[in-house]
Amino acid sequence: MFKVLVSDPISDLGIQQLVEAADVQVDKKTGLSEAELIEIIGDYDALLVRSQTKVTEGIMKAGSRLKVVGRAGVGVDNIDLPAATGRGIIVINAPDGNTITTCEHAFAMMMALARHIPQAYAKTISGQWDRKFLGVELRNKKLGVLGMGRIGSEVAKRAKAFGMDILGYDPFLTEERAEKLGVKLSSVDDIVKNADFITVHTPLTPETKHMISTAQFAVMKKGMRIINCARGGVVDEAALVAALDEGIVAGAAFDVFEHEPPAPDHPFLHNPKVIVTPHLGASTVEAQENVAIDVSEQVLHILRDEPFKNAVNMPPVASSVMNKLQPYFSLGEKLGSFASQLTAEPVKSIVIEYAGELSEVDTQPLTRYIVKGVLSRHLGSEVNIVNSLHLTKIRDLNVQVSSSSATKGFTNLITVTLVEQTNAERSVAGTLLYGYGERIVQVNEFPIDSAPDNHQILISHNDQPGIIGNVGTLLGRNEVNIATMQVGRKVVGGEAVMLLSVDKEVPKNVLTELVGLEAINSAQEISL
Ligand SMILES: NC(=O)c1ccc[n+]([C@@H]2O[C@H](COP(=O)([O-])OP(=O)(O)OC[C@H]3O[C@@H](n4cnc5c(N)ncnc54)[C@H](O)[C@@H]3O)[C@@H](O)[C@H]2O)c1
Ligand SMILES: O=C(O)CC[C@@H](O)C(=O)O
Repeated sequence: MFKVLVSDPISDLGIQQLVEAADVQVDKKTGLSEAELIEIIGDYDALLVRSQTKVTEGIMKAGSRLKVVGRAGVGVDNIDLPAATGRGIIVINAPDGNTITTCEHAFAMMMALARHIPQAYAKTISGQWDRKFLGVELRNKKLGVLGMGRIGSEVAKRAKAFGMDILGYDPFLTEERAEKLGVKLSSVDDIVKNADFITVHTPLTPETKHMISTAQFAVMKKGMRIINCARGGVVDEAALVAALDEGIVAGAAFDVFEHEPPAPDHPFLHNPKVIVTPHLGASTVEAQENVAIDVSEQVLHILRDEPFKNAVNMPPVASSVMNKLQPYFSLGEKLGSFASQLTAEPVKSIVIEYAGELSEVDTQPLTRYIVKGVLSRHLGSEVNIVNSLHLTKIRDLNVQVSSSSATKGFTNLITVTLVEQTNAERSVAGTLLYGYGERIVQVNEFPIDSAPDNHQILISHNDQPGIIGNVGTLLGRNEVNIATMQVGRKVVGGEAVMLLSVDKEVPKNVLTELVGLEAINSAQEISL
């Protein structure tokens, strides 16, 4: 008998198939503390959660029988994924079931914000007939949508029906797709400066954390309004409070908070211009049924050792293929991530070329790692090697894979090229050198030889004497220790690149100072 623990409020109808399964026993115990969960989890084969239960390493460590954690929803930021992977626990989610519901919540928040509905309701039921609440129409207003994935795209569709002009930004939004959705493809800057309403629909990643902060509020249209039904922290809460006080922002509607639940003295809870809901974006009967049905179905498959989908951390790779390709997985993912950090515009194609011994094996699993590396920078922890190719399809992102005999002298060579919507190409190539490990051997058209590293600086410069010394002196002065330094050029005196590995994260001001040096054209941190 398999034992399943449901530790958050999950739709009864949704988990009916689990309850009715003859080989499964379901226990519902909600509101438990971490310590209480640790005490009982050892009895269970599966754990079903929404967003309240924080599935920590401690819980998984105590879950000696735990085979699967099912998340009835999209975000898996309440589950320690590395810990689950390390313990061989499969994590699955239900990415599609609450899209419409959350989109409708964001829309409800936008309308409530535009017409002061919560404030007017509170006054009216307190016995005051106060008709001073003057709203604004949505018609002809500019709506900026940051994050045009599942939910953002649905919000855009509905906003069109309200006569709004939609400005959309997403690192994977191409001109073609934007046109299909009736959205004006814009930059974050355009949106921040021109939108009357901004709604965010991105995951919380290092890149999206505080993507709307003091600098962005400073240039916004006076009287704009902002909505966050995605994740707390995408909008900097402290900066928003200041922008509300300064009259830049006329109103904000938030379903999510940097810390949930927010403390009783959280400024949002005491500001008449802010309306809030307690993370209710996915809370409809329909969505809760959908996500619970999806996740229950997959949990049953996993418990019964049947094929399953929506795994967030589990590779479907046969062991014979795995043995051959495994040494390349980490290199492939790093090359994908490196290439994505070279791009400046939305990407329309990922072109992967395998040469040498790699051209003789089925490289599909490796392709998944490379694509994961490309997507993870913007899609965060939701991307895994099971869903990476699927995620490119739903974004009309073309993936081309080819084999080649052009090894450039290496036993194996992987080249990853990202084609931007302007047709500009950014590429990086790497090889696995037996005895020496992973090497980056080409960046764009420049040959180079460097081990991929967590903190690297890529500098584009003119090939002339003194550059290396100037860079070394500047980094030294800023206490950035150089571990390795490689330069590559095509012709003497022409354009060149320098790739340095350094011991710590490079402060932004140091990158700015580097660009100020003579003959340096650009400098960026590459973090792998
Ligand atoms: N409030 C709720 O209850 C609730 C319910 C469901 C989903 N969510 C959250 O909503 C968010 C969106 O969900 P989804 O299903 O649409 O996800 P999705 O993966 O389909 O879309 C997210 C999009 O954000 C884009 N993105 C990443 N970094 C970006 C950046 N720097 N700038 C602009 N765009 C960027 C990605 O490319 C992607 O297309 C997630 O954070 C999810 O957890 C909240
Ligand atoms: O479970 C919930 O209610 C929240 C769901 C939502 O945040 C998600 O990411 O799917």
